[in-house]
Amino acid sequence: AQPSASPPLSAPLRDLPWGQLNFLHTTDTHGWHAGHLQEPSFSADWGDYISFAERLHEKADDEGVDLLLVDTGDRIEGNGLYDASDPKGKYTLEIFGEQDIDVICSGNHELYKANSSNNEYDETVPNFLGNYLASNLDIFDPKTGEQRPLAQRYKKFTTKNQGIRILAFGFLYDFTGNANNTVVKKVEDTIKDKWFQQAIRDRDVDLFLVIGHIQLRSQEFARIYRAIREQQWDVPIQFLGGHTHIRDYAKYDSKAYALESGRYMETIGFMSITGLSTGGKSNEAADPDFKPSASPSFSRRYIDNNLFSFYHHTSLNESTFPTEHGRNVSSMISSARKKLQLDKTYGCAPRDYWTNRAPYPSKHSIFSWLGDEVLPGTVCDPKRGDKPRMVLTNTGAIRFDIFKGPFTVDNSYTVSPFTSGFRYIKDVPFSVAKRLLQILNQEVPQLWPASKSFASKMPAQPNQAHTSHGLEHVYQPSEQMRLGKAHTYDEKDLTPGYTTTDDGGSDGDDTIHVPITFFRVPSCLESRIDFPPTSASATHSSDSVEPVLIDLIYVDFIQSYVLLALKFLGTDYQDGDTEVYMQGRDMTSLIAEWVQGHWDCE
Ligand SMILES: Nc1ccn([C@@H]2O[C@H](COP(=O)(O)O)[C@@H](O)[C@H]2O)c(=O)n1
Ligand SMILES: [Zn+2]
Ligand SMILES: [Zn+2]
Repeated sequence: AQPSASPPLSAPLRDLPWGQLNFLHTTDTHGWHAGHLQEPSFSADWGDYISFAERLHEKADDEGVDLLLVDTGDRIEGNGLYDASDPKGKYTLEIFGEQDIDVICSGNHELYKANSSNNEYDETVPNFLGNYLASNLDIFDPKTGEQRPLAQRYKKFTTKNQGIRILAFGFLYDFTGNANNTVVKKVEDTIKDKWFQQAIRDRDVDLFLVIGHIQLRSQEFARIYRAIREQQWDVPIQFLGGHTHIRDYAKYDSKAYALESGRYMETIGFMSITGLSTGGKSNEAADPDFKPSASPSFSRRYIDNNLFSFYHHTSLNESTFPTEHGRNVSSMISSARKKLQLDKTYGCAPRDYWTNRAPYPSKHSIFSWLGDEVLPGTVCDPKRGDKPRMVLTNTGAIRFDIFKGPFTVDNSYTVSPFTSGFRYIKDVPFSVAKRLLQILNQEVPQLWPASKSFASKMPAQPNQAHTSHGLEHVYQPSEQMRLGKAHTYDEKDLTPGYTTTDDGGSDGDDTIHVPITFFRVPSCLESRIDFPPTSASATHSSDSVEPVLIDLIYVDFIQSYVLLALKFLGTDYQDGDTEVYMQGRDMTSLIAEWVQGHWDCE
């Protein structure tokens, strides 16, 4: 990280619970490899993570234990570092590839577009050859057109120091939104495949490692778990998952545990196991009394991604911590950011706007801002003029918060990276259109933003007032940190942050924080624009009369759901009734345009 993003916090930390076998886990990094420039808690970049992994490897080797790195996908889409380049990923593929990852798989985001799955096939898989696993994922080779596994289905290897024999798989959940150049085989079908059934019958295994872009409390992981347990009732299993963007740890049985490590480079997951058999390098030979424990112990830690945590866990400091490799990767990141002009400012936000830290609707809700200000101010296709119109968007299209202050090119992508355009159906009876939102919001989980699952883990507090969580405290490096002074633990000095409760209890986070309040948001929102006013003085859509017909506009990502809901309401609109609205525009560009026109920096 650049000096300005140096460790900001002096918070009490829980140590890493080292074991015989240890993991560092990343997931859903979504292009945030520069770290969070506006949040010191998460300000370490991918170069710092490389230094961290190298330092922990040194430590592991000194102790004679093993350390493995895992990434479970969704590495792309969500940050200017990936999305602002042409082609997308021009810099991040190489930056990401600098980390030495032992087991890696694909997420759904790598597959939405043919271009990005081809990047996986042509660059990321060869870069991590032997370590990239695609247990249920095929691709049509872009050169030959032949259907092939994206990468090998599984791998078996023996750890360097302890000689633990590991059989690893790499799955993706039953994703259906992929472009037509890839094939995702359902997990329930894949586990019936001969290769899988043979693999799980291998008796010379000390640990099954199942990584997946899959949430921990899912049917998919449950099926894989049961399939393995049907053959091997006793062999320890470690699951490492992702996709729901949360910190989570689940116990499947006394020898099978699962970890999920958050999102957006906020969290580096640490997992350890002790008491495994070591058939690959027999400890029994070295120590005739050695016995694997009847019940190995599993332990987890969620590391806040900042240098303060990294220094603590390596017992190093600003001068001794960085490795040359890590420093070089940090330089690659800052040079890419400069070339992409990610710090260019479109305007200055007058306050914070939250996805889940404020109720919707409210003054601080990013969704209220979008529906009440941005969409009415930008959604107008000259070919339809000022016809009354209704815009529908999924809230999942908005991925991150806006902080008070400069709003940059980078922020336009962190808020909404997707290139989904807008489509519309002309002249839809308003009597039908006005009922759509309620139907869409009832139960369409595919539309949920990942953060919805995140919020759903929190106690539901739909009516709770927006709690003050001392954000200035998070954003401003404390005086003590800038001066590098030691800090004594005192509850009133705790900063707001993740306070995770999982199957292991509530001691998983490395940094002890005061909790943040999260709120549920609906799946979709609507914005009504240019409705006929009731009187000349009316300025709000709530002061309008109902039009008979409207243009129904929506982000194309939700078209199938909108058509389904229209069918449910007794109409018969088909794909052919829809047309492009505002050719070439997407949410990213609308937001950038609106900010430029409305948010001055004094
Ligand atoms: N073009 C797109 C693609 C995705 N979304 C939203 O993202 C969600 C999936 O993201 P994960 O990181 O959780 O895999 C999806 O459910 C949509 O909410 C989108 O809006 N537009
Ligand atoms: Zn994700
Ligand atoms: Zn995902």
